[in-house]
Amino acid sequence: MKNTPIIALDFHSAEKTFEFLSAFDGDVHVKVGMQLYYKEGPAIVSRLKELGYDVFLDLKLHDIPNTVKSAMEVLAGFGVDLVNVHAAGGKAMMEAALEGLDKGTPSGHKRPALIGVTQLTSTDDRQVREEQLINVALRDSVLHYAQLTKSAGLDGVVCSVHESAVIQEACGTEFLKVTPGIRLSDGGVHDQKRIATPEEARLAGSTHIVVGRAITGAVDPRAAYEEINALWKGLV
Ligand SMILES: O=C(O)c1cc(=O)[nH]c(=O)n1[C@@H]1O[C@H](COP(=O)(O)O)[C@@H](O)[C@H]1O
Repeated sequence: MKNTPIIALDFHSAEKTFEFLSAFDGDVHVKVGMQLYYKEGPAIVSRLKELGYDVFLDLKLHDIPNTVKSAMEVLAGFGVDLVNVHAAGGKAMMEAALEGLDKGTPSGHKRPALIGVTQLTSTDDRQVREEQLINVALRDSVLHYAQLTKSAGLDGVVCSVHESAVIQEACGTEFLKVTPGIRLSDGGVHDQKRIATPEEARLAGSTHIVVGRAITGAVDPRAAYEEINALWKGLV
């Protein structure tokens, strides 16, 4: 799996998506989230794979173990590179997700990597305390979910850049730290709470960055991508 920035294709149609991608060669890593998947279904995923894109299918499954296992068995057949579940679904659910993926991956193919979402990057300390009634700091809650995810045998987590270093220390460099909430220093925050720049992500030990609006909302998305990629790789 490439470690170039993962572009979040948060568009409402295949038409908009391919219009956007026409400015790029096929050598980028893309994310299909709920909006695009619910609109276009598995066909959009197959099309992107046929065109050679690395695909993160971000559906954040969270249900009883049996349901998640069956759903993952289906998703494994799509040939995507990366899928996710909510770590809050628990260890048994994450183990079931992995079992489903193993079962559904066609023989001779590589199983998609599986990561657990810890605390969404739109969450802050107050929400953890007052809405989730979790009596530890957000950072400790994220670390706890990362360790739970690792103990279930998953390949890594989704977290913010602010937790990448502590997760690297606890779970190792191989454990994926996929970090959304990426903004350029002069960019808008939108609905995100735990944001960071591409350089901060690199220095903190993130293994991947996920970038949506800083690229898709830019006047020149290709130039924004190149700038973010260069900052992420430490080339500027
Ligand atoms: O799993 C994700 O990709 C995800 C997890 C998370 O904690 N925060 C988060 O923003 N995301 C996704 O990452 C993308 C971020 O988009 P921007 O805020 O526009 O860069 C969106 O597609 C979100 O669905």
